[in-house]
Amino acid sequence: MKILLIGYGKMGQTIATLAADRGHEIAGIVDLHATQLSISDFTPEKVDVAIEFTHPDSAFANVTACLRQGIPVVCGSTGWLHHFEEAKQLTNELGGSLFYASNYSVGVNLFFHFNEYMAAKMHQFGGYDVAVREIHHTQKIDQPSGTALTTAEAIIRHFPSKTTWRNEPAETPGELAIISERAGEAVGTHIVTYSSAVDILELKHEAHSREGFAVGALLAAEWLPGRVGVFGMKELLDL
Ligand SMILES: NC(=O)C1=CN([C@@H]2O[C@H](COP(=O)(O)OP(=O)(O)OC[C@H]3O[C@@H](n4cnc5c(N)ncnc54)[C@H](OP(=O)(O)O)[C@@H]3O)[C@@H](O)[C@H]2O)C=CC1
Ligand SMILES: O=C(O)C1=N[C@H](C(=O)O)C[C@H](O)C1
Repeated sequence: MKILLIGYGKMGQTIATLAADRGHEIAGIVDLHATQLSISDFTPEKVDVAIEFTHPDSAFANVTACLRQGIPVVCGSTGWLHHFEEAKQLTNELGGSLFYASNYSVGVNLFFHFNEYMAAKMHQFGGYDVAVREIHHTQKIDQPSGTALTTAEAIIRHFPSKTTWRNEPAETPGELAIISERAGEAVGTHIVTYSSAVDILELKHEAHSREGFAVGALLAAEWLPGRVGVFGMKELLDL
């Protein structure tokens, strides 16, 4: 498969290494400083799929540029979901292919699955309060993390006594606290904690490296070409 990499930072470089191991060719790299190329230099004749990991402020423009070029795009950038409905609409208008996940790690997607089940079950039994905590490296730009937002939104859907989230300690019982910590080179840890007067139950995912995210993004890139519409890890992993 011929891959266009958009963003050649921590994720782009990890993906490039693992793509070669899986027999793929990096047919082009578009990056703010590392190369002079732009997405408009590429067409479906030159690349099969694009993988985008850049920045919250550039992701939407990069995704729309790929869609307009007719290139299926796997996007991993977080912090741009206020534009997601527009991206979906454009994908459908153009008959394009867009894959988005706030976290491509298979382990995190299992964590998402168990998070939904756990929220519903904990609410059924009652007596517990719930909070989300995420820990990332100090270069991370967006806060809360995309993964924490996906987690919180699912808790709000399945644990009806929480109706909204707050990126600070909760001030009212209806608020779900998302606590964000930035520490050194921490790759990404997410913890959901249920506390009652008598005990604590926790669901935790801790990434040891970026390899899990990169493998998931490559699985998505291998799966997407030939499919029309907007997809995510639930469809890919059949969760
Ligand atoms: N969904 C998932 O599984 C994961 C998502 N992420 C998300 O992916 C994004 C990137 O993460 P990461 O690789 O760690 O970040 P880095 O900062 O290490 O890399 C981002 C790269 O994108 C480049 N860039 C910035 N703007 C543009 C642009 N407009 N066009 C092309 N390239 C651009 C940067 O260039 P320069 O450095 O010169 O500014 C840099 O090389 C973040 O939003 C992060 O939250 C990260 C890990 C997993
Ligand atoms: O910026 C990162 O590094 C990460 N970002 C994603 C997020 O915001 O959830 C995924 C992962 O946690 C690493």
